[in-house]
Amino acid sequence: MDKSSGDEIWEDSFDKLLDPRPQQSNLNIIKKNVRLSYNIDTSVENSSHSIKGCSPKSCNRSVSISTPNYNHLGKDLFNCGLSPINRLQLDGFEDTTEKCNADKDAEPNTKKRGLIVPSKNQIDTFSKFSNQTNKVACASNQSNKIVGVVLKPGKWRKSLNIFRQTQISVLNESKKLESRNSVCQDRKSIFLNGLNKQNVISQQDFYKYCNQGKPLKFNAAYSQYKMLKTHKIGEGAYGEVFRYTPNRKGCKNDLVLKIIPIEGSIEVNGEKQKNFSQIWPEIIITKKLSSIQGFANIEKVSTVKGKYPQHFVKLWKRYDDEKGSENDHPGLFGENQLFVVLELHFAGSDMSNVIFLNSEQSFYALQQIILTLAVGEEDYQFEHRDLHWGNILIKSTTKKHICFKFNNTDLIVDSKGVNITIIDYTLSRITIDECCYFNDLSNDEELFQASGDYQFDIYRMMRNELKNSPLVLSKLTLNVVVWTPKTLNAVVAQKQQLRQKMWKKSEKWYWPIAN
Ligand SMILES: Nc1ncnc2c1ncn2[C@@H]1O[C@H](COP(=O)(O)OP(=O)(O)OP(=O)(O)O)[C@@H](O)[C@H]1O
Repeated sequence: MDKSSGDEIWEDSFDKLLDPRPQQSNLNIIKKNVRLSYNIDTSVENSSHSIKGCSPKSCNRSVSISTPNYNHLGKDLFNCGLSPINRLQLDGFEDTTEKCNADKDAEPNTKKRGLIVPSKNQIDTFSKFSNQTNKVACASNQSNKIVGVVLKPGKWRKSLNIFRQTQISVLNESKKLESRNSVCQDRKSIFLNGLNKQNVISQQDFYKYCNQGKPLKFNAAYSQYKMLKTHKIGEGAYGEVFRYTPNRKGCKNDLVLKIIPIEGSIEVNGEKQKNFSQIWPEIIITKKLSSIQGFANIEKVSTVKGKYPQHFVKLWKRYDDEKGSENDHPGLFGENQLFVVLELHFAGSDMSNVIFLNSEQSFYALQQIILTLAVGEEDYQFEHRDLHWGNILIKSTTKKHICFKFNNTDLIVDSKGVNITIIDYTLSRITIDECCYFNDLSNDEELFQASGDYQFDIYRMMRNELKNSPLVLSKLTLNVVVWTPKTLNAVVAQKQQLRQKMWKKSEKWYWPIAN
């Protein structure tokens, strides 16, 4: 690729996706936050800065900018243009300006993160949909313009639960009960090996996998004396996440505990608790991907039993006071409650809370995301299937390079001071030794009902394209990257800035996935 190829070599599929969507471009908030270049050099050896959202340090300005160099990646290594599915579906996708305006109007009415309080019309529509889930499926096959609940991009499941808990009950308590449609109730975990389907895993098998004979005592296994500087850092629909420094020698990394209640009869955060079989794919996927650069690094998985320890309850309350929790108070769990605890390496802040120092840094973060997915797909036919920016964590690093191994080839990418990690494999699938682990999403109506961001249209597009068949979902090797307009626009905007700066500097630089 050389200079004489002209401007069009900078065009990639991302640009083309945005061209017909001026409304979505206008929605872009990050674009405004992207710094105009004052050329912070993010080469690690020169930098004494950090990204916002990780560990704040003072920013140094430098007059130089280092040049991305892709020679070592080899441009023919991947054959990965955008999947025909995206192309096909996006061409027929219609924008709804009304939807955008509705979002804008509704936003100030809510304090809850992620939730845009819908209009009465939308609530009625949602209630109707919830009661007639089959009709929703039909409707979504005919058109992409379903308006269920209007949500902000990112973690949609919890927002939907809050919506159910608050809005519907205000309008019509009986409707709420009727429309209750728990994901766990409906979504099956499937481990598919050739023609044998085995959908159940026994408690004993699960304990064996955790190297345990029976569940450990929660309070003893995670007593506060084993953990330093513990605090709650996040929450999901299925669990609480705490960060701590292990009180043992030789442990360099801060760890996080993802604590997920299972097998109990009480609903938590508006969801039925998962059972061992339902959580199994997530555990297998996390363990298997743990050794691949860019995926969450797991230390241990264990099963514990008992009341929520008091020190965690206190930290939960502190988080609730400071940030407001959307989850139920953990005091609700009794003596017999079981929990699965994932011990993971701390991997930073999610992308929605990070402002990149400059376009170059975001570019390299995207490179890491792409390579991580490429390796996961190549090694295990991995599909994330819910890759919004809340599921990409970013941490500052002093390493100059990040190394990937794709098909026995070493790929070295400049870090520019950031290390990315892809998390949350609740909807993912993986194939290990010809056994495919995944959740059957075809029954998960809620996943396909939300609107308010392009992210939610993607779920419907994928389902339409795959004819809602769990089997096809298990066989196709597609990595669905949910690039929301905001993420997409940010990348394009940052790339354009980079392009203006970089063009004169290098004849070799190009956007690698445009091939
Ligand atoms: N390894 C990690 N390092 C740092 N933070 C993490 C890590 N894993 C999870 N988190 C934080 O905890 C939050 C919840 O984690 P996660 O998305 O895995 O939970 P979940 O219950 O599966 O979520 P969902 O509601 O999408 O199903 C994340 O958004 C992130 O902020």
